[in-house]
Amino acid sequence: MAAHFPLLHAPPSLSAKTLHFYRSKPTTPSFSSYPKRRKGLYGLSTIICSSSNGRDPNSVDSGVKSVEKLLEEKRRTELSARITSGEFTVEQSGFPSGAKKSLLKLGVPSEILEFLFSWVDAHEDCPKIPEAKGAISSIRSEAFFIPLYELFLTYGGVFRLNFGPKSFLIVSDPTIAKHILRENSKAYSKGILAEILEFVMGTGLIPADGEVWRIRRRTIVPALHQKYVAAMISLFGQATDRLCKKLDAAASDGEDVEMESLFSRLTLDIIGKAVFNYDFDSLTNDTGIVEAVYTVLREAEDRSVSPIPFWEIPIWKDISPRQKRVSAALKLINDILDDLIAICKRMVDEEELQFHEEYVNEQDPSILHFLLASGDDVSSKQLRDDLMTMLIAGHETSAAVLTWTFYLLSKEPSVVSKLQEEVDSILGDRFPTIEDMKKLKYATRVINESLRLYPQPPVLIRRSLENDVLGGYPIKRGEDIFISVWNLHRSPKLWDDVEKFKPERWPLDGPNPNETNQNFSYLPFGGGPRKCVGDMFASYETVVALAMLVRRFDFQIALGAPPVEMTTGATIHTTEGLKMTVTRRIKPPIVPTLEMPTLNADASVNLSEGDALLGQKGEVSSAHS
Ligand code: HEM
Repeated sequence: MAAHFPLLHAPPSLSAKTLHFYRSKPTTPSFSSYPKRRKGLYGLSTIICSSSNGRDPNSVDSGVKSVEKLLEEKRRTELSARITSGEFTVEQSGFPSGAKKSLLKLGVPSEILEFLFSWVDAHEDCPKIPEAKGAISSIRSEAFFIPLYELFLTYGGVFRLNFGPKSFLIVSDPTIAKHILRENSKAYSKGILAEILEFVMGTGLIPADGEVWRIRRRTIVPALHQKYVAAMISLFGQATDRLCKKLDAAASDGEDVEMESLFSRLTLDIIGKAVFNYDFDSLTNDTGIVEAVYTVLREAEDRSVSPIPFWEIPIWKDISPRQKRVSAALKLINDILDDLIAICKRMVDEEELQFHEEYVNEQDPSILHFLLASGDDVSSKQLRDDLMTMLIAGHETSAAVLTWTFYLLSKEPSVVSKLQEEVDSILGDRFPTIEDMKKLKYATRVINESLRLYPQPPVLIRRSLENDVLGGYPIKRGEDIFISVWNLHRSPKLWDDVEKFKPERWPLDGPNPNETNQNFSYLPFGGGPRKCVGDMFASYETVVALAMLVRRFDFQIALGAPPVEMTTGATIHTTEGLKMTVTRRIKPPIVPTLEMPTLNADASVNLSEGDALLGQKGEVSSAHS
């Protein structure tokens, strides 16, 4: 999902028209199985965890690792050889490329051909973008961004991928990504992504384009001001504490836990409170509303990868039981949002508080409250679209980041030791505060590095609104483009030891890595005017959860757990969950009962340092211009 959603950030309908032959049609998993996935539409890529439970990393683990490495290398070599042989290369019609292919087939080394034909190519009227074709039958079982990576290694930073009548430009070059996302961003829209997400997000900030996007962005960004984000730290702490209590019970009972599903519930509880002051309490209950949210989320994901846009068939939604369930779920959520908007309007009417730039209502510090208090003159439908967008954008992404962080940590005990040492010395047994965010430097680097290896979403989607030139190649209006963040973050040209989980690659005393200081080689939150509005929120949220969890528990992959494999949904999911054994490190701390929401943000705290640590807001202000 190239979106928060594959969509969000999700690869759009790599549908029948596009990548449909990668996989068969999906089925919607039942809520009870959420978030366990079928081996996804785009298939899966196997990252097998050690089943040694990580208990003896030096023996079994290292043996498994080297076997995995050998298999992976063998697979890579075979695939690269096939790609290089031209199996995936589209025949160019002109003489030079035809002759080049024939000579290649006769065994003339490609280096010699490149040299001989560089002169001819230079005199062709306009350069032709490298092309690959989509009959990638033998690698159809992979998560879709994996074959894109192999093709990138052969075809370079920009190439065209053809699927029958449909084609996509795949961009994996930082300069071209910067051009599309920042320098010429006005010439690109969200394209397929907007079409797929329309049913759930309407004209919310993620799918919106043009004037609607400009106005809504200008209204929403101020709501995530520094005092608001600081106030959220206590919410993150309280929600994580609820998760700790669950884990504590599991540790006492000796039960293994499925962490992906728990992280999904943790971040749902947080985002509901943070965006519209609603307590889903999904860590404790499976209420109808929680089920409705997951029904809608799964539908959005499935649409993004469905071979046929069945939802466009006019009577389909009236006769398909699944579509009826989706409509009912949407209605339930919309009704609740309408009620919350009405309640909040009454609160705002009654309150005396003067609205100002860093306005936060102590009883209800939500984004909704800020928007209504600011006098945002907008229809309830638009407001609902925006709230729904932020709910989805801020839920799955953070859950996926935590899931893959804990997976990575399970393979690197030395990183865990360093992390626990830092957390023990800085936090002790108390809840994190805004000041701690600046001090938890190694924890922040762990999240930075996890986002490099597992960017959420792995692909950003755009469509060109006018003719342009990308990497020297002219492209036409209406091109669908995938910017592969996965490829950028794993490019051997840009990174040493690309596959190694190494938080140390980011110096502790250096700036927090972002798209600007890494010159678009690193795009954890996108870049340009459409950069994530929740970057600082999400960074603090994941650091708080990580710190509190590793402070209290040790986590290991459960004995006999299914291998941890990737599939693409809205973000990168596991196919069968992340089953872990949790062991208590210390007794649960005695903490005072805190009223929710609690606003203990200290306005005197200067966030500018934290801002430098956690992300650059330059993009946000540029979006206002
Ligand atoms: C770790 C968690 C998160 C990650 C990795 C993430 C990542 C991203 C990325 C990569 C984009 C750019 C998409 C594009 O250019 O197509 C984006 C956009 C966006 N994100 Fe996030 N995000 C996260 C959390 C959040 C949260 C917590 C919120 C809300 C509170 C949020 C709200 C949004 C919105 C509204 C946009 C669209 C902005 C626009 O188009 O103007 N995100 N996010």
